[in-house]
Amino acid sequence: HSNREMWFQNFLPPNMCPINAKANTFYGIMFDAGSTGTRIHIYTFVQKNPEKLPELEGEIFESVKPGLSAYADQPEKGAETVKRLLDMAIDAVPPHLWKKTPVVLKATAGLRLLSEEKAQALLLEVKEVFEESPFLVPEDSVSIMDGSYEGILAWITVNFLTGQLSGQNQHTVGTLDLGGASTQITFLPRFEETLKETPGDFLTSFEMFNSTYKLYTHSYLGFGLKAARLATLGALNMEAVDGQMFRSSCLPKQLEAEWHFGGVTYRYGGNKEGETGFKPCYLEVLKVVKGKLHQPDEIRGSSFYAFSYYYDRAVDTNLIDYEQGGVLEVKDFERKAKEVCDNMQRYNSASPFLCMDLAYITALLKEGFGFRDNTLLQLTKKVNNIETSWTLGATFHLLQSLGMTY
Ligand SMILES: Nc1ccn([C@@H]2O[C@H](COP(=O)(O)OP(=O)(O)O)[C@@H](O)[C@H]2O)c(=O)n1
Ligand SMILES: [Ca+2]
Repeated sequence: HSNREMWFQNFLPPNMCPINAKANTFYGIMFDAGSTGTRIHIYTFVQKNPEKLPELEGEIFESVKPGLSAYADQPEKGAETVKRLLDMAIDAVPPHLWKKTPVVLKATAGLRLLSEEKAQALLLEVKEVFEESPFLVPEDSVSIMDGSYEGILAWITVNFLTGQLSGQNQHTVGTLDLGGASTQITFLPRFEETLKETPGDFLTSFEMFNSTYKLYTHSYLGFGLKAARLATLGALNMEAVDGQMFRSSCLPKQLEAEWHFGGVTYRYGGNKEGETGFKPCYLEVLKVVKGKLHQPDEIRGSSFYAFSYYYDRAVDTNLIDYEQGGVLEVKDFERKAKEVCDNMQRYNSASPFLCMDLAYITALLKEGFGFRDNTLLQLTKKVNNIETSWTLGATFHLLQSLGMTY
């Protein structure tokens, strides 16, 4: 902000000058190109006091399905979905601020799983949409985000929104994000032991709000909920799946259906003759996670914030309220998994994958990360009406790098 504005503010208290208050508003646009959908986050900030950090005032959020990776062979059509979301920003941001409002898109696991060629073609088309818009297009405005940033930025968002990154006495909380194609775990280690026992590539130093945080973070590609379904069915990373039938004891016995993911069509069904139910299903999903993830001792007893598919499946099975969220223990997911898997006909109207999803979440938490049965999970979708997504952390980082603030 220029000296002129500061001079102006020093003379006129902002609450007596609404025009001035408006002049201190600015925006940031962040796209989340996830494996199952594309979302726009338009954040509004207000610089109330030139001496202090600007305040986050609100967020406009919209999403579309499917995600960009579903347009692997039609990159222009994929970019069209981004354009439609960007048109919302044209309405939301006052015209005189368009040129000063940065727009960025970061893609996650869906694009990481595509071939380099197809992913780049999609990103190029999106970049063109941005260039044709009236907004500020920074360098590297369209990219595939590194998995470690995905975890760190979500951690920043949650701890910022819960007030843990300001003032003394910071009690940060760890975060668990379960996407469609990848899953992230992030926390601030408290014990020297954890730092010693952790592989180097799980630790990242990150600077934000004038503090440096040495975080434990990892993104497991292929361990998102939908990728895990394919892994359980034995269909993940298969070169050709043409017409092949994939069966699982986690699915209703008589089921036979098709499923589209990442531009591929899969045929799947239940164990017509064989077993179904929690026991055989849990053994199936266990194979997907067992021995594949790093288990830091420190997390066993500490509570975590959990969102995305942890939240959605907890809502689907009435473990929490959609609006309120809630606190669960790891064993609540296991109890629900047993209930659903052993009564699949009763849950027929819900997704046929409900049993598999709950069994996988249980196995991921217990056998994957090594959480205890009574580890507490704070299920949260929004804090103060702002989405708990990595996009807010990414926007802070963006504004900081543009010298706009933070
Ligand atoms: N702003 C958002 C974005 C995604 N999600 C959830 O994230 C999950 C899908 O993950 P995703 O499409 O981002 O997949 P990844 O690319 O992260 O693997 C679903 O449970 C969505 O409801 C959310 O809760 N809020
Ligand atoms: Ca995601």
